[in-house]
Formats: sequence, structure tokens, C-alpha cells
Amino acid sequence: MRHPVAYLGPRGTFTHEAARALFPETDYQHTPCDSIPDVLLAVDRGEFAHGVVPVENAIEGSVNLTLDWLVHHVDVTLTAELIHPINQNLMTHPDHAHWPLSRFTRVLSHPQAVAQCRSHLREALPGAAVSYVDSTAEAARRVAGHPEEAWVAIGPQSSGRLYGLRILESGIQDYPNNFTRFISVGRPWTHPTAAAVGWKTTLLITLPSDFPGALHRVLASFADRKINLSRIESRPTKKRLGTYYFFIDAEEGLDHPGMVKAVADVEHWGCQVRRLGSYPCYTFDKIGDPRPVDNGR
Ligand SMILES: O=C(O)C(=O)C[C@]1(C(=O)O)C=C[C@@H](O)C=C1
Repeated sequence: MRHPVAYLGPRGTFTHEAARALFPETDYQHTPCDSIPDVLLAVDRGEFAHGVVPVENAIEGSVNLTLDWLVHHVDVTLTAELIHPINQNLMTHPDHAHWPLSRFTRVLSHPQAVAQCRSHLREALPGAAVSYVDSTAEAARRVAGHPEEAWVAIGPQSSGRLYGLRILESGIQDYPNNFTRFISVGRPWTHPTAAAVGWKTTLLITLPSDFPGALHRVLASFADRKINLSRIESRPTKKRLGTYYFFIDAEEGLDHPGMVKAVADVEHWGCQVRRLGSYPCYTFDKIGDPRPVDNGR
């Protein structure tokens, strides 16, 4: 039996590409969900052993929806990371393939994808309205379903191929080094063939309110043990203005002796520490390129 993997769908999203790279189709069955919360909830409820969602983009930064749902709505474990290249395409219905860009009135895509192409859109489609949808592939599907509309979608080539769109422009992101970090959540697993390029632990830290310099103490606890932190991201607690949760990624496993001491220190300073996961990190070049998604799979 192939193990079930939920991902942000529909078929043809960047997350689908990431899910297929992380969880090979020989061993895993991929199922699309309509939104990031749907993926996380399905795993949290035990309906899927694994889920894949985006967490951070090189151009636009954090995927706040993922971070906030991890904090407030689900209790799932982070089990792997994949850094995946992102090439954004401007695509339309084949009937409009020869139109000048000035004829298009609306751009559809995921907010992260639109944000990655903001400058390009201002120049290429200055008059077009923007409609945000839950994923790039959903945008492609809607554009394909409305040939009567002068619409374009932004998304991966795979979504254009799946929904029968034509590519008008490729590589439209504003900066060339565009990568998104995806995470898997759920049960522990190991990739059947790929070697990890590193190991990370993600902690969610809440500072005590009455302790000046608490964040400094937290950072020093890791620095004192020579543990590299690759990311610190704050999100509002949503309880009171000016109060935050800190997501901290450390480049060691949770049972590394230095990590054990650093976390004990942080707790000693009165911080609350939630251990979100300790997991291998994969990169796209090392994990291998799965065959393109086609209509049958
Ligand atoms: O819409 C998709 O294709 C997604 O997989 C979502 C998502 C994201 O949320 O960051 C994934 C990668 C890109 O950065 C743009 C969109």
C-alpha cells in the first residue's frame, strides 16, 4: 500500500512538485487539498500520514498562513525540508495566445506568486486587476475554464501543461534566485534514496513579558554552544499588540548535546519552548527531478 501524502493542490502547484520530489510516487500516494490549512488539519486529524506545505520564499519571505496555523490551529511535527526552485510563468487560454499583453484585464494567482512578480506586473500589465486564489494551479484551472475572459495566470509550467494553457512569458519573477522552502509534517519518515544536505530543528519560543533582554539571552544560549541559527522569524501572538512568537531554526538535531543545553538555558530564562520538529534538509538538485506531472497522474 502506498502511504498517503496531502499537499496544497490542485495538481500542478509548486507544492505538488515538492511533494513528488520528497515522497516518490512508487511508495506514496499524493492527494491535493484546497488550502494550506486543509493540508495541516488533515494531517493533524490523522487522515494523512504526511503533508507538504510551503513555508518561506527567497523573494517574498514567510508564508504566514503556514506559520500561523502551525502555532494556533494544529499540533503536527515537522519532518523534512526541501528547497525547491521557483520559475514563474505568465499563462493564458490558447485562444488568447497571440494577444498583446495590454489586452489582458485580470491576473490570477496565489498571493506569494503575485508578490514575487510585482515589478514585472507593473511594467507588463499596468492596467490589469489582480485576483488572489489559494494556489497557482487553481489560478491556471480558472483561466482555462474561462476562455471568454481576458485573464492570465501566474504559476509553474506544470500547471500550464496540466490545464492546457499557453505560456506567454517565462521566468517573470523579479529576482533570478527564486527558491521556496517546503516542509513535510506528520509521521517520521526517511527518503528512500536521497542523502540529506543538513539537519535542522525548529523551535517556537515565547519570551517572558517582564524580562528586558530576553531575546538577547535566547540568542546567546545558542551562540555560547556554537549552534548556528539559520532563521529567526517573529509572528504576532494575536493576543496583544506588540507580543510575538519567535520561530527559531537551529542547524542541529534536538538531541545534540549543545542543543540540549541551549534549550534548557532558554527554558531556565522563563521562555516557553515548543519543539516543532527536528528533521533532515533536502535540496532539489540532490533529491532528483521527478517526471513531469501529466494528465493521467
Ligand atoms: O500556489 C502554489 O503553487 C504553491 O505551491 C504555493 C506557493 C507558496 O505559498 O509560496 C509555493 C511556492 C511559490 O512560492 C508560490 C506559491
